[in-house]
Formats: sequence, structure tokens, C-alpha cells
Amino acid sequence: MDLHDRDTPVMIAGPAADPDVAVVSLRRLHGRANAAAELTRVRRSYHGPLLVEPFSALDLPAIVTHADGVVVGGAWMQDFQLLRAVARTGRPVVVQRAPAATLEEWLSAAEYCVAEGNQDVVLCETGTRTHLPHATIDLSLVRAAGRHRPVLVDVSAAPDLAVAALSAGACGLLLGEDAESAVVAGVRAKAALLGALTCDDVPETIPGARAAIDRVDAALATLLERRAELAATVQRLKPVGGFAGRDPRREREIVEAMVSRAPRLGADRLGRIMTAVIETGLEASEERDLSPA
Ligand SMILES: C=C(O[C@@H]1C=C(C(=O)O)C=C[C@H]1O)C(=O)O
Repeated sequence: MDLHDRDTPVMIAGPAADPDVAVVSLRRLHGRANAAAELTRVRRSYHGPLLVEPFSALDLPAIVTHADGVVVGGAWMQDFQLLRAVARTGRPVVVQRAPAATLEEWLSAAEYCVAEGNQDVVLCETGTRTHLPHATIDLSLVRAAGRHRPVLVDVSAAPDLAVAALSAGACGLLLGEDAESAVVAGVRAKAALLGALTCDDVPETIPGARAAIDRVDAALATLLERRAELAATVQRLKPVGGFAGRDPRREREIVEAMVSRAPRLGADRLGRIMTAVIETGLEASEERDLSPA
């Protein structure tokens, strides 16, 4: 399981929400549940990569048997004995920031793991207590911490901040055990869009390049769908909509404004592409207007 050597952000959530990595907290069970029994139960229905937050170091053997990585919860962040024991499992470690912990304290918790010979340490921002009813994610802190280590951001309380967290440098997002599938899907679509727009690495293999093309195409499809929706809105608002109300001047202006962003294609080719995009958009909007409600 690799949490940070990826060019797309990981999505972490509960097993029900089809995550890249699932996270289960034994802390929530207040130490009352048997870790091995609980994780065996989880493993009956979920076989993907799994991160587990222990209640105490006593849970670590069961975690090593059943899980792929260990989460040190914010409340335990300065329990250096626990950090050491977790690091010694050799599994990837996720260190959550305690609500009032400073950047230095957070980084030094990670350093305790590194000092045990475990380099695979990722930070996780879960927010600070503020005037808001839920924890407030500190994006400046994410930016600063990201210069030292990969950072995950828990956006369970504010999924709308997912894109902002990725822009601040988060390598992945945590959506909590009870994230609804629709929320996970929405965040995933936005993350894919942002990843495709911001990643300019040049892949060195055909599979690598094809995977990158797939991500760009996923973003392109999302943008084309959104564009068609907006163009249909204009058709409804114009006195004469559809093909009958076509506006060649506006279409030329659209291409001219885009050319500098697509120098490889140039004005002619871009013009052909945009004509196809505009015509298919008009076609879809007319078809929709004709179809019975
Ligand atoms: C959306 C409009 O209607 C048509 C569709 C266009 C588009 O898809 O961008 C542009 C010009 C018009 O031919 C518009 O007039 O803005």
C-alpha cells in the first residue's frame, strides 16, 4: 500500500463507500472490543487496503495480522511509547494532528516513527477547534507540513473543502467511516479534475502515459458534460435557441480565447474541435427539449 507515491490523490473512507483505502478506528470502541475479533469481522466484508487506529499498543498484533497500515489518532499523537510501538510494526503509519498541536509537534511525532527506522510516515490533518460547530481544517498548516511529509486531510466535516485541500498540497483525502457513496463519488470526481489539470509530469512508459490520458479524459468528460449543461441554459434564455439561434461570432471568439492554451493544436484544429463540441451540445439540448418530460 503506497499512500504517497501516486499522482492521483488517494481517497480514504469506510468500507461501505468504495474507498481506495478504508480506515477503521478501534478507539471508537473505547477499548471494549477485542481487536482481533473486530478486524476479523471487518475483513469478512472488506478485502481492500485497510488502515486501523488502535485503542492502545495491545491492539497492534491484531492490526499487523489484518491491516496494511496504522493510524495514530490525534488524541494519541503525543503518546511517544505508542508512536514507537506503531513504527516498529514496520507498517505505514498515519499520524493525525491533535486539535491544538503545532506544526512542530506534529512533525516531531512523525520523527519518533522515523527514528524507529520506519520511513513510511504520512501526516493527517483533522482540524482545529474553532467557533465552527465542527473541526476547522487548517490549510496553511497543510501547505507547510506538506513541505516535509505527505499529508492527508480529513474532509468528513467539510467535503466542499476537498479541492482546496488538494490545492494546498494534500496527497489524499479522508472521508470518514460513514461517508455516503454519493459524497465520495462527488469528491472523487472533483479530485480527478484537479489532478488532471495540475499534474504535468511526463510519463516514461506506454501504460503510464495511457493511465495519464485516462485521467485527463475523465476530467474532459466532466467538463464537456458541464459545458453542455451551460450551453443548454443559454438556449433556454435566448429569444431564439438551438441551431436556429447559432452565433458564429461568439463561436469565433471562444476559439480565439482558447488558442493560447492549446499551442500544439493551433487555431484551425481547435476550431474544428470546438465546432464539434458546440454542435453536439446544441444537438443534445434540442433532443432534450423534444423528449417528453
Ligand atoms: C451557448 C450559445 O449558443 C450557441 C452555442 C455556443 C456554445 O456552445 O458555446 C456558442 C454560440 C451559439 O452558437 C451562446 O449563444 O452563447
